[in-house]
Amino acid sequence: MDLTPKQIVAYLDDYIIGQNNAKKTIALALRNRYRRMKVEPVLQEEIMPKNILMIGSTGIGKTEIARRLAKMMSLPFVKVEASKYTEVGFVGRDVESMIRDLVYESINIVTREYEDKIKDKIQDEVHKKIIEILVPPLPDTASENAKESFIKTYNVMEKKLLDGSLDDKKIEIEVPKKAHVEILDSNMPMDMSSMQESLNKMLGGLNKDKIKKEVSIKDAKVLLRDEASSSLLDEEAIKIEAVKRAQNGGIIFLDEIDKIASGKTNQNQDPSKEGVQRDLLPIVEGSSVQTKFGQVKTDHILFIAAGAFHVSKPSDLLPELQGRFPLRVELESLDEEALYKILTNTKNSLLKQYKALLAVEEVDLEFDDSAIRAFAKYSVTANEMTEDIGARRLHTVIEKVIEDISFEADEKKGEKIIVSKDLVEEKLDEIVDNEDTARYIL
Ligand SMILES: Nc1ncnc2c1ncn2[C@@H]1O[C@H](COP(=O)(O)OP(=O)(O)OP(=O)(O)O)[C@@H](O)[C@H]1O
Repeated sequence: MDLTPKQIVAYLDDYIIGQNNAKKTIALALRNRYRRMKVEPVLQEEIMPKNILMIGSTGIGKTEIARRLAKMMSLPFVKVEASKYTEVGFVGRDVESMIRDLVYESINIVTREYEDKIKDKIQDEVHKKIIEILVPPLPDTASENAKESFIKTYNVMEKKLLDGSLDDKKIEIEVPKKAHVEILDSNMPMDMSSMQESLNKMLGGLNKDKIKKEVSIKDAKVLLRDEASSSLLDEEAIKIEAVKRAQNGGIIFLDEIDKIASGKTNQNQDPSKEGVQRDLLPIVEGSSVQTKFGQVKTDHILFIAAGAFHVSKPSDLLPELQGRFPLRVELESLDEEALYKILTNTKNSLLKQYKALLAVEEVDLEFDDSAIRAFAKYSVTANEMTEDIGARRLHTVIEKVIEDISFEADEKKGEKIIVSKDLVEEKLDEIVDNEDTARYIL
């Protein structure tokens, strides 16, 4: 996408407050990638991306900046905690799994785009299948009259399927026999879930048995859609495009990089940390990783490393790794004004989300400006009293104030509820008076 750095920053400004240096740096890194694609191929291979190191405490927008951009530009994005590779029991320290996860992401994005391009065709195919069940097709020997009336019925049915008037009617359809095994739980790390996914796909491929199932037409549309889409999509083309996009547009966010920094002289020294850095090095420097969808070259993937660096320093990383993250940006902590702006000046802000949720119950939720300022103030206090978790604190603070309103919302249909400063104080004063309560509740 050919957005200029200024346009990228302007887009980010709608979602993220402050952090201008970080926004600029990442906008430039992405623009440079675009520029590289326009350069003649021989030179293209020579131009390496400049990876970014973001320094700043938790919850201040580091991930959010990268994730938002990736989403807006339809680029595959993966976040991994670098420290997880040092955990005891992490078999083989398989750092390459991040590349495999990136390709999975890319496959998902590209598949959705391809599906979108042929969505009308997919819908026609689904409708055709449903109509075949409702009105069995005529034999070739049918009379002209019969054929004519069949076409009429077909068109009427298609219209009804489109407007949803048949949605509640039940039909019997054939669906693949469930070849799904839960081998691992849902809390497993992403690379494990990819493993589960590929296993399921494999089993699905082996097991082509189908069973008949009675479902509503509404559900049938969804169930048949997957089948129609996989029969119409060009899987090879998707694979090729997805690998290309991961290679040239992928972003890998390496969080908690400071936790694997292990200086030769500081108390942080730990051979397993250095081992992880050594394993990361070839991936960040550029190598080929074998994935289910083919070889992926990592040379042009953009790596964004992030960490608070409270204990260690970037200079505690292996020199080769430091050299691979030449763009350094420090992000500022969020003060009261920044937190207030996060609530009032961002698209899809938390307050808008709460308002929308309660609107479902037909409750009109309003926040006084002084109440919003109070949310920001109490968040800063709680961050100072306990642990600074940045903007994440807003969630717990607001949740505590809204809790009761939210619980009773179904009894308040049609009412307007105004959250005032008094209410915020009433709910929070007692909690912040006591450090222990604050630690557990906020
Ligand atoms: N500057 C900001 N502007 C708007 N929202 C923010 C900002 N900083 C944080 N947030 C909100 O807080 C949440 C957490 O922020 P984010 O995921 O970026 O943390 P982080 O800095 O990457 O920390 P960590 O490394 O611990 O994940 C985001 O989902 C976002 O909603």
